[in-house]
Amino acid sequence: MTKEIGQDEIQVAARPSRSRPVAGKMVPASADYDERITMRAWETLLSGETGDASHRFPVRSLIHDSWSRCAIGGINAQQGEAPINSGKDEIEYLTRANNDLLAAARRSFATIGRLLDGTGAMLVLADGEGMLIDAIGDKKTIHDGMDIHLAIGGKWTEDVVGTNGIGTALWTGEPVFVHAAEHFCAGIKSWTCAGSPIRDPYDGTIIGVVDLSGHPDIFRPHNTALVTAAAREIEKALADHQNAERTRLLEVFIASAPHYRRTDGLMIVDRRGRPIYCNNLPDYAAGNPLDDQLPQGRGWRLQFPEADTVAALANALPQGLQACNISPLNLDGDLRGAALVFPSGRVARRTYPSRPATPHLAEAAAEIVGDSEALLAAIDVACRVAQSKEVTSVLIEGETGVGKELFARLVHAGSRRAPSDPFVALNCGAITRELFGSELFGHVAGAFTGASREGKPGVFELANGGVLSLDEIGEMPLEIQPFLLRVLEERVVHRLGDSRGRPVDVRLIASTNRDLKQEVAAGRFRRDLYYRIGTVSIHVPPLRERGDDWQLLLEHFNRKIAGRIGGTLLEFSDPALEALQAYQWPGNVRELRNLVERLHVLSHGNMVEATDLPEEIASPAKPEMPAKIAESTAAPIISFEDAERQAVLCALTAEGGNLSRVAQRLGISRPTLYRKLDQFGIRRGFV
Ligand SMILES: Nc1ncnc2c1ncn2[C@@H]1O[C@H](COP(=O)(O)OP(=O)(O)OP(=O)(O)O)[C@@H](O)[C@H]1O
Repeated sequence: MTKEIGQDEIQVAARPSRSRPVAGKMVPASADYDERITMRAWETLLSGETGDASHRFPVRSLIHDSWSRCAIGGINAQQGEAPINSGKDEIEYLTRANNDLLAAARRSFATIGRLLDGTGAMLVLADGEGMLIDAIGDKKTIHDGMDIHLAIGGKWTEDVVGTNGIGTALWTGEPVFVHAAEHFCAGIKSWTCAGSPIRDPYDGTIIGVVDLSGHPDIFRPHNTALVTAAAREIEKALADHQNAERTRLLEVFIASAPHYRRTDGLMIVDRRGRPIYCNNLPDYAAGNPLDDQLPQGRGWRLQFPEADTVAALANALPQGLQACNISPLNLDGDLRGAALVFPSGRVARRTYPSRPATPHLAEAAAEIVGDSEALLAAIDVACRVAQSKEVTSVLIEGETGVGKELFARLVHAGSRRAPSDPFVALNCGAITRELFGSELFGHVAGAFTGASREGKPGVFELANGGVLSLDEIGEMPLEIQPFLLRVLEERVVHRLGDSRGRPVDVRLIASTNRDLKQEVAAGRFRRDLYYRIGTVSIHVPPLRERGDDWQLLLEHFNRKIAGRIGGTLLEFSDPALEALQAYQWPGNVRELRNLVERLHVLSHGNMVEATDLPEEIASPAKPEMPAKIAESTAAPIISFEDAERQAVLCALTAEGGNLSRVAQRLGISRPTLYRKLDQFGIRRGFV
């Protein structure tokens, strides 16, 4: 397409000052080219007296169009050379960034380069930005090329140095030659060049140009064919390299994929985040918000993070794909790709009643596995609470091991105003009565025997501007509760022994596995405090109310633990699955996780039979038969409390007093264990 060029759109150029004398006699190059006519057309263009440019420029339309672009773009026609940045850092950067292209061109350049010595021609390689990254050929020509910065680090796009073999090939996407006076800038008119674009075999985008340059007398009509052949050879080498890399990445994945099943979806992406292998990707229903996250065509890319840790990679996953497992793939010690596994089943398909608005919130919500209605409703409330500025305290209720801590983290994730906002957690079940006040509110020097000499801030002060999580709030001694209420009401904290109040701006997340209403009724928890912290509450349902969530969790822990210990995935026989389904899970998710952990460590093969399961799961007591059991066994009937006490003592003996393992074995948290020890009068010294 031609465009009329106005006077004000061009820079007036005098005769080139730095140009070499253009070869007097034209090489019989092209019937369209005449040296004098071309120069006159160029001068006319620069003078602005073009009239109807398309008729009065006796130059090829390719050249005419390019000159028009140059004039409109304000390229200085007197320019004598291309810009260059040949600093060490820049060259290092270019070499690293174009590693694959340089490697693919190596063979062609070595072969052709050698043959060019003494011919007056040089072969150059430019990247997709027009930056020269390699040059080879006739020594004198390479030396002369430096005058115009036709050297590594030189930038040869049309928009900086006008019409030329590299820049114009990049612009048009076609093989081109630009001969002598056809160059736009005066300083380059003593050169001839033929350039051909190199396309990425992956998606056809132009990633470079191979160009043959020299003084005008090297012009031959077939120069363009030569560079085009070289470009094709480079593309072929690139394709071979990409295929080999794809195979190697797949091999690395297969060798390190214990948590992958044939029915899972799999996507392997290369170092640029481009999918190079996709299989069995989930076929999400139309309208599912995940639809737009999956590669529809070749344009989809994963934004690779700078760091190559699994956590950084997981963070790079777009919202909605958080539930897939991502792992880095290294070749020769370098991060060269990643594998995204979409677990078969429903884990990845979760939809929320209200979608988490921020990536932090979505990430924290994705940590909570399960898609039962009861669980999703709880997540929904948590997301709303997290995003509401009005709610200053929230109570998370639920039995032991249901995942209250994950919900606390979810609320915190949504509450964050800045990344540096503090999150301070205190487990009320793990603090002695005497230290409670000091832990919560801090103290001044000498406030009590054993107080630190400098004084100490409490958790309220430490959490100022952020979130304070008080776990097991039901364990808080009655006498401390009015002070907590006062801080929440007045938003001012007094350190023990200090009359000075310190303002605090804290969001409180309290959690409990007790029924606080009952605790209030029993006089163990203050009613006014309950109403203060329990206005907004999140009820985390126990596993028995979550339908098939146990299956998703079983799968989730199976993969997670297999990945962590480098083992293979466990398979479960039908009778084993039936037993797991029938079981009531008193310790909830924690108990389920501990079971999977134990099976991974203790199972002989990877098939879990019902007989591999603990006795209470494999053959649970049938509720309708207690009388018969009582008859058939001589065991005396004992109270629940005694049974619990016995269970704790047995576990202590079995685990040699290791409290973490005892808590795990009993399916309760450590604070709950401490409480039980206190309740049953078992001295901690016992352990
Ligand atoms: N929905 C879930 N998805 C994935 N992991 C879970 C889920 N729920 C719980 N877990 C895991 O189970 C374990 C117990 O959960 P958590 O500590 O949050 O329970 P809790 O309700 O706070 O228990 P407690 O009342 O005993 O303190 C943790 O390892 C947690 O990561």
